[in-house]
Amino acid sequence: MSQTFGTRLAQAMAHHGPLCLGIDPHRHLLHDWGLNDTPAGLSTFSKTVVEAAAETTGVAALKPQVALYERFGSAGFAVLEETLQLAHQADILTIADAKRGDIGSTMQGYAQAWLADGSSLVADAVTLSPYLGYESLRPAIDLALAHQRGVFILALTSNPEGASVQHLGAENDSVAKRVVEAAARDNRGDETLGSVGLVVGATVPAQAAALGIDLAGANAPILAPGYGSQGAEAKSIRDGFGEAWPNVLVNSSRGILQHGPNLGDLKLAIGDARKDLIVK
Ligand SMILES: O=c1ccn([C@@H]2O[C@H](COP(=O)(O)O)[C@@H](O)[C@H]2O)c(=O)[nH]1
Repeated sequence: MSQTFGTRLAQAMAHHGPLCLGIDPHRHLLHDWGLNDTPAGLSTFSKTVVEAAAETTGVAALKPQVALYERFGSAGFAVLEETLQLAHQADILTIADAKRGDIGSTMQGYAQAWLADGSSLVADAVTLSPYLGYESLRPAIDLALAHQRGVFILALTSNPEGASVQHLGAENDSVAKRVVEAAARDNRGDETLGSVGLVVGATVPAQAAALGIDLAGANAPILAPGYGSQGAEAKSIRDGFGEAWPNVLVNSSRGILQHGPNLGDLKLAIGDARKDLIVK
């Protein structure tokens, strides 16, 4: 890969729009699709989602939810490896939603798993949790940047419980603000979109403004889950992110996946979400 993750993501978003399709093989979705809640069911489900994304314009990135593969142990990880490879072959960017975070010395292991060339689990980017300290993530950030890959660091998550940690701090100096400022430092100097991304829930962009956080100034791709099933609507997402909106990659998982298993219906749902997000 000759271009940075941020550049590749910006190009994908320019072509496809701001939608990230989450691959979340929940037990209830497998059941609704007429599949067994087994690694074989997981594999059919994941292949269908990648196929739908590959056959339509509208998916800038795919985000497999690692937890929902991990529940099957090594057999689930094998399906995840296969899914990531299929997405790479279809030339679709992947974000492994693993939310990893550890002390620096062991963080290296997670970095190798998700971001090193040759790893069977390698993705274009991985989600990271900074609650052991932003700098504890340095091995993953450095490896991602060295290999033209990216990271998305949790700043303001979409769930209501996140505020109890992320909003803490003195006025105008919250935990979330420190995370965003640290990512901004890592993206400084990038001529296009940076590769150190942030996770800010589509349900909570107004909180960023209330906490005095300059999301646009971070030059970070912003992964925004919460559209659809968690209740965030397109207009409120666009308005809420304001100047940062061009950098926002909006995730929808269940909201689109509930339209399966028919490939045509999934593609229509992707097209509808894309239009909803980009039409003002
Ligand atoms: O703050 C966050 C961070 C990650 N997620 C993940 O995104 C998807 C959302 O799925 P929906 O079905 O569209 O609600 C899921 O994998 C979450 O773990 C998030 O929701 N919020």
